[in-house]
Amino acid sequence: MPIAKISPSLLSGDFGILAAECKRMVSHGADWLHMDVMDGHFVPNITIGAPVISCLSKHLDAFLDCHMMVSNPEKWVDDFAKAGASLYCFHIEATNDASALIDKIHAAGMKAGVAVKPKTPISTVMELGHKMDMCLVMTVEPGFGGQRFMAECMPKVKELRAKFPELDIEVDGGIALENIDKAAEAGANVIVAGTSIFKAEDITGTIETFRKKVNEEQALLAKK
Ligand SMILES: O=C(CO)[C@@H](O)[C@H](O)COP(=O)(O)O
Repeated sequence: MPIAKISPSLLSGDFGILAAECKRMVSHGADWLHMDVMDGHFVPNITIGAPVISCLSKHLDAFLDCHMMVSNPEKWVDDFAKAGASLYCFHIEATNDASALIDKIHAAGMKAGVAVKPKTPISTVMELGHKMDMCLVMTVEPGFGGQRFMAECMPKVKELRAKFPELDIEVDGGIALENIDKAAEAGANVIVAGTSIFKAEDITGTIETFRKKVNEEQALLAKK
């Protein structure tokens, strides 16, 4: 049964003190740290690249969950592996050979994730289910934090969970206390949240609520 992993999105943190923000999230109970890598081409925004991951990883002992919102994701695998990335999650829409790319990521020593945008059918990743370490089902159009959670993406999570009971399934975009039930009930176990964690009055409590809901639902799913 896959357990809950809560991965705060650093996109909502203060980039001027990024290492301190990462440590703050770990101190509040974060399991992973979600790093949003945007190239201004695959998505209409630019954030960070391997040099920043490299500097951060020298100051941290944390699992770096790198969401590669980039065109040509093949190009950055070795740089991110050297920089200390733990998981390299590329978009299925950005590659012609996802299977070869997963092999390349594994050979470089990282876990491999495959992300799907809201309008991309889940059928595009089904045949990779036994090969990828994680599937990221986006619940907003990638590019910016602070958008509305798209509940209409939950049938994709359900379909994936039904077929792959042990797979890490991550959801990302607009996740908050008001909608964690929907994501957890659908079968997601890796929860990315930026705004709802960074703006919470009680960050530890918010992370714990996400974790509890996911683990309860995973226990129910395991009994079915
Ligand atoms: O990948 C993305 C946006 O492209 C996300 O990681 C968001 O940054 C999550 O932020 P919130 O929607 O939780 O504010």
